[in-house]
Amino acid sequence: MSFETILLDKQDGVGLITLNRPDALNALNSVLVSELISCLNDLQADDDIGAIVITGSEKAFAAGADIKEMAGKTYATVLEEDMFGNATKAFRDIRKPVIAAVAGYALGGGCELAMCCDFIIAAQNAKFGQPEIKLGVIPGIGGTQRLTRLIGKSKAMDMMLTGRMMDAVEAERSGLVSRILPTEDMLDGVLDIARDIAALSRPSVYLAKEATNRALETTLEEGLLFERRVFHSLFATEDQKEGMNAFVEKRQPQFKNR
Ligand SMILES: CC(C)=CC(=O)SCCNC(=O)CCNC(=O)[C@H](O)C(C)(C)COP(=O)(O)OP(=O)(O)OC[C@H]1O[C@@H](n2cnc3c(N)ncnc32)[C@H](O)[C@@H]1OP(=O)(O)O
Repeated sequence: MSFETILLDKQDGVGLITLNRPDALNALNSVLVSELISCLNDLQADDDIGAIVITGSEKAFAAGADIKEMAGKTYATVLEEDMFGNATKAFRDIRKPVIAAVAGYALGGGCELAMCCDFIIAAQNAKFGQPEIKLGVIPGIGGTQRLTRLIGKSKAMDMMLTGRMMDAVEAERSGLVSRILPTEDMLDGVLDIARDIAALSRPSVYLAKEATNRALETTLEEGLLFERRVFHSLFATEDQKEGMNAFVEKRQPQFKNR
């Protein structure tokens, strides 16, 4: 597959999606969004892939939705096309883990895209923000909901209402990103992490993701029951036997994803 705005690479069980609109700081136009969705669907369907990484350039993960493309649109057109509804649905359907590897600007839709991923690893030079308020709009790819859940209401309101940027250190302290890596080594570091995840037992990886996401969507009692039942169900897999026997026998497990 070849794309206009994205580079797709598959190696060692990892699908690497690189946003590639250097002249527009990877602004998310409709072509890029639709190519991104195609890549995600392709990687989900590919049995050789166990984890997905989304990245941009050293200057910008993505500087937001494409303002030039949006500027002339009317209420009727964005409602009719359900602008960004397709991206939200695509991420909801991805069962494989997706890691955002963020260097440079992750603003507006760029920050929202990173938050659609399962976790975010930031380069030291990363800058996050939701500046939509300065354009007379608000976030539209989940920013008000996901940022608030990740960093709490007070800081999320600060970001939404001022449109200011936060650096990588503040983002890690706030819980938006899981770790910070040196800018020049960030992508290699994330790919190492993704390769390790891709080598794990796929049923347990899928179910760990599902159970962790439940924590944001249900009551504690329901979530605990869901987790316990899923945990029990994994004892029906060959990989549970392999994983535990390998530990006892002091060797590396060979998972078969069943
Ligand atoms: C509404 C929803 C749902 C979501 C949104 O995301 S709205 C957009 C939110 N993002 C922003 O408001 C950020 C806009 N960009 C900037 O403020 C700056 O570009 C910057 C601070 C990220 C970087 O500034 P810098 O001076 O280093 O670079 P520029 O010369 O400004 O940019 C280079 C090149 O990229 C084009 N660009 C940047 N961001 C966007 C964007 N979001 N949409 C379209 N194009 C963008 C910029 O115009 C310039 O291209 P030209 O020189 O050809 O104009």
